[in-house]
Amino acid sequence: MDFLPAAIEAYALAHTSAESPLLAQLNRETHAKVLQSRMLSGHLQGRLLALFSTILRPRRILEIGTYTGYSALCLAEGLTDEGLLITIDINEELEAFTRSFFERSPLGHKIDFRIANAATLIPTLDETFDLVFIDADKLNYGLYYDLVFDKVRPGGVIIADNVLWSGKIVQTGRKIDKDTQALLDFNQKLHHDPRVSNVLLPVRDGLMIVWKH
Ligand SMILES: C[S@@+](CC[C@H](N)C(=O)[O-])C[C@H]1O[C@@H](n2cnc3c(N)ncnc32)[C@H](O)[C@@H]1O
Repeated sequence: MDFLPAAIEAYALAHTSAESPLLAQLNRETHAKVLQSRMLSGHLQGRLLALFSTILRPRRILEIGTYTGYSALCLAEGLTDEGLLITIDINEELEAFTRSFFERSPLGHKIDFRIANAATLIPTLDETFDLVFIDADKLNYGLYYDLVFDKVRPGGVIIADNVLWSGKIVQTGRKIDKDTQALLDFNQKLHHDPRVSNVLLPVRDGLMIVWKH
């Protein structure tokens, strides 16, 4: 399900800062060479992630779900001079492709790319995060939230992607699949968590933004 009429989306993109040449190349090459290119955050969402990061000026960012690195490069834009973004992906098949883009970026030295299962790696991270982006397997969104919560500083922000799941979270009259149920549970859990405030933005596939009290 597309949430916006195509003409409105095109207009929004035409009036949004352009992607850097490297991000534009990554966007193009991911679509040309990599399976499931819909997973890439893309131009509009990428600029929004860059905005959040630029406002927050994070010292530490955690990203769960690197894919080809588009969102990592956008989030890294706001890091402080000593800042670091740790990004985790379980899929080693994309490692060389993704690393080649990090290496070509002036922000590459601020990106710590780990190939691992996030559920196993996160408990070993001894860091306090200013910003977390959850964008991996939907069944584990609730687990990732619980694993990172105490590692996020008060005032820190957690963003989760795909929380509208192509509109499946409001579809009635058909069986709810496991991913959709996991996202329904996740959205409920965050919305009723007294430790945070939240806003669900219907941008692209839905971004849940949570800030910790
Ligand atoms: C939607 S894509 C990430 C897109 C990327 N953040 C972007 O915006 O361009 C989801 C990624 O999560 C990864 N993933 C799935 N399960 C994972 C796990 N248990 N631990 C780490 N990464 C996982 C997948 O391999 C995939 O690359």
